[in-house]
Amino acid sequence: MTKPPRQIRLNLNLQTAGRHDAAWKTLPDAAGLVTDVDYYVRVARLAEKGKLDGIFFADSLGSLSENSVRRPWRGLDPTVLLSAIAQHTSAIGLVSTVPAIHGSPFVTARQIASLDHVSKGRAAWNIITSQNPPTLDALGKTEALDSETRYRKAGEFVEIVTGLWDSLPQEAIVNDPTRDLYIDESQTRPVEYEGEFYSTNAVLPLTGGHRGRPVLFQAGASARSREFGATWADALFTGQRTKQLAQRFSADVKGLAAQHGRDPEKLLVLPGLWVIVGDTEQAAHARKAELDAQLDADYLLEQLAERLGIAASRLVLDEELPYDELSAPLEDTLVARHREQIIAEARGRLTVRQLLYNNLTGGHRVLIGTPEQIADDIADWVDDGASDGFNINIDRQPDGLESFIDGPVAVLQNRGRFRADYEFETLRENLGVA
Ligand SMILES: Cc1cc2nc3c(=O)[nH]c(=O)nc-3n(C[C@H](O)[C@H](O)[C@H](O)COP(=O)(O)O)c2cc1C
Repeated sequence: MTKPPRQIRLNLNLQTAGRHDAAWKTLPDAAGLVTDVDYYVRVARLAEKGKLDGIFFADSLGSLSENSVRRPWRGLDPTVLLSAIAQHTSAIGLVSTVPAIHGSPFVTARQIASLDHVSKGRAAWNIITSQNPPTLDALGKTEALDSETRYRKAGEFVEIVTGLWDSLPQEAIVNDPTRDLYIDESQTRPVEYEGEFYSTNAVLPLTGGHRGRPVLFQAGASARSREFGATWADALFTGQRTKQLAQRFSADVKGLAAQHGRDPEKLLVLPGLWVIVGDTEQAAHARKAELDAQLDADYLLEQLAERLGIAASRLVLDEELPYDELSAPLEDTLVARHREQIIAEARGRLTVRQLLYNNLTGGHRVLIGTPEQIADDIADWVDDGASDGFNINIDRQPDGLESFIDGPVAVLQNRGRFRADYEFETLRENLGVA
């Protein structure tokens, strides 16, 4: 018997006005957008109409960044916002980004478990380990940790959070009015933890989730990050700009998961993908060109140079990248990976000018085309072991999201590659990582 084709996983990576840096400029008034809960609820309901797996909110814990002064960016605490969205949706997953090296594991355990309860099993925690200057400044920290120390610290954080989620098992809630006994403490599993960075002695005063633990996502780029993700995560959010690099990444992390005794099928790889949909290829390109025309090309050139780790003066607009100057080793793993991905995508194909409009600031692959072309590409990556699906970025919401749902999603549904309806109550079950 032949195996049915793999089901594709699709999240919406919900950004303020959308992934395109100029999207907000085309709105009548974006002044209140960052804090407009009604807008986010509207977009979330639309994503649920398309039966997407989850809504994913990236987040930056920190002071104003370059991004947030140049356009409406992040603002609302994602866990609070998702709790509001939970009340207006019934099936879609809710993925909140919270750091694992700042703050308190106890507070995070309670927050995410609370989101899981108020959403009846739809919460996920996206674990991040960033320590960029706006974060360090805001938190009054002067020094960044080296990679090894950072992941040791994050490992302690996650161990405590997951331990706390298991600390009050359902069976410990004996609920016995005749004995004035609600919780039988002998059945709890207190977390007594004395680590290098964190310590706690606690039982979480609520069960760790509506039906089992919330889902764990993780976002990182380095080899150390892959090891960490393969240990802890159910799904990895990653930037992969070519199929070949994505295949390598997937094989690597799934291999690591197997080494840890895990089922590699239960570690999902979900690269970011920015889609621009049109009825014809020409219409899709025209839509993008219209938005691109409102971008600041000088700024983008600086961004490209930064991502490549060279001076902007070394880049010539209508020529290819100076590849011979791009081979020196780089210390910063994120820049090194950006450089590797940009080179793999651009060599022999794109000039510097073309690269500028290729989602530099978001880092994710751009796919422009008709519903069929986009559906084909998505299925092709999944069939060829490059990913299990995608974290979808939309150029501008809500109209770009409508086109994605009515277009590529509908095509994939018709082909039996994407759900026609939610099958289960919890995100963990719907994602196939139960
Ligand atoms: C696809 C992707 C998404 C990320 N999303 C966020 C985010 O929303 N907020 C954040 O502060 N850091 C984010 N990060 C940063 C990572 O958590 C991490 O700090 C960074 O990749 C550096 O760690 P590494 O060198 O181990 O990869 C993201 C990284 C990747 C690769």
